Amino acid sequence: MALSLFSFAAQPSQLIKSRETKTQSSLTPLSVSANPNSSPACALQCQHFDSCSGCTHQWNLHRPVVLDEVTEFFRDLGVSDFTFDTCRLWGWRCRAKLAVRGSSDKPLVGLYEEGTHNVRIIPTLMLLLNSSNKAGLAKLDVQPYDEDSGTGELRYVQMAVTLHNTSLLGRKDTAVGADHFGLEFEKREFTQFRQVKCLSPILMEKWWPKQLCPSSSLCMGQFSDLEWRHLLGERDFWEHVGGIDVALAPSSFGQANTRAFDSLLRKLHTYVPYGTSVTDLYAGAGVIGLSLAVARKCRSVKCVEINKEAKASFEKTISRLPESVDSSISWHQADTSNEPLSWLEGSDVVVVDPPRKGLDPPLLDALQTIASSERKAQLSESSSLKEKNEKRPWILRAREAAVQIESKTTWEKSSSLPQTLIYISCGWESFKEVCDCNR
Ligand SMILES: C[S@@+](CC[C@H](N)C(=O)[O-])C[C@H]1O[C@@H](n2cnc3c(N)ncnc32)[C@H](O)[C@@H]1O
Repeated sequence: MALSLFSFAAQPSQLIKSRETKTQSSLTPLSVSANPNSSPACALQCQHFDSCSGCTHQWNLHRPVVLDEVTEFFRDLGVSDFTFDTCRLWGWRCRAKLAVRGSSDKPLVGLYEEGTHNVRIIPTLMLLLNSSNKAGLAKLDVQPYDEDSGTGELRYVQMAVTLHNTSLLGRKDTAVGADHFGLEFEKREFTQFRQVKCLSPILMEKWWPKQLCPSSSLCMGQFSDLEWRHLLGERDFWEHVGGIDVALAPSSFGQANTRAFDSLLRKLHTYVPYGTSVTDLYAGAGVIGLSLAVARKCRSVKCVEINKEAKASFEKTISRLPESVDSSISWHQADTSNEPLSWLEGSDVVVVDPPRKGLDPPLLDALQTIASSERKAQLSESSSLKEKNEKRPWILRAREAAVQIESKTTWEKSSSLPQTLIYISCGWESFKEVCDCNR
């Protein structure tokens, strides 16, 4: 994840901050070579590195090779205070989606080999998911999916673990013992995560006795009808990031590096003025927008996400927001590339968190248009006309599927356009392209 912040009044050369928090780069593959000078503290030291396709580099995790390019890029843009933060170098993954192949008595669970659909098994996971284990897949009596014949049911399992036990039952106990449990948890996690890059909740429960570990865990399976169903662990699965409890369903997007995401959210808060209106595009279950609603007492927060499955998690999350929140909050199932200006109108700040491929071209166009100040008056005029007589079917559909919570205070409707863009990027190449086309 990289966080960048633009002011619409500014050219990209005045981009003020950028930050890289991802240690496992999603960018050009990093060359992996044995480096005898690399400090062991910055090396992965994973016994599965050679056979597993999950990690791309194992040395100098504190300084990925792409960092030099990134530093130079921002220097050329005139960014003088670029910072780089790795958070935890390994042992950060809290969520993993693994392919399931093979047969029910001999399932293969693991990651695809690069560029193929051959499953590269992760031995430690196999031990726990195979038929000899009581919690194994065989006990669940499901047939792994076979791509060639199109038979079988179970395509993927998704395993997730929370770093906070936020289930309402027993929550008080966790809070009372938080320091003690927290320390114990960190220590144990450090040792165990080094040995397996991808973790399983079953591993968690087996290795970390419940009384020492305040986390809860979940395993869901994706079946041939593409529905996610609960297999093992806690059904009601929560995390605590950016100052709020968030519900996490496997069918909607969830950040894999919980600590880095929390750190990013806390940084992001500082760029959003109190009481502003925020549009959160590519919002998933709305975690960014909702954490801003609480931390920055936003007047309004509008979340836009294409995946309808994220709605349930959004609704659960708002059920746990503090009662003091006085913000008009909404979640819309919509494609941001359809008339993106309609989502931007009335906001002071827009947050975008697109997939790796970057911003959809119509949204990029809209953001560029907003940046050209002479068009602003024209745009607000046309928007107020449309608002009176809205007929566009995708907007009407998105309104129907929306979740809307009104604020207790009645605010005057604003037709302002955003002054600030916060771009969270997991795709360095696409982010660079956006900056380049604005130079
Ligand atoms: C990197 S995730 C970010 C999710 C969320 N901001 C979070 O941190 O949990 C990108 C999200 O964009 C959504 N998405 C992809 N294309 C979209 C589009 N054209 N319109 C709206 N949402 C889209 C995906 O479904 C996914 O939930």
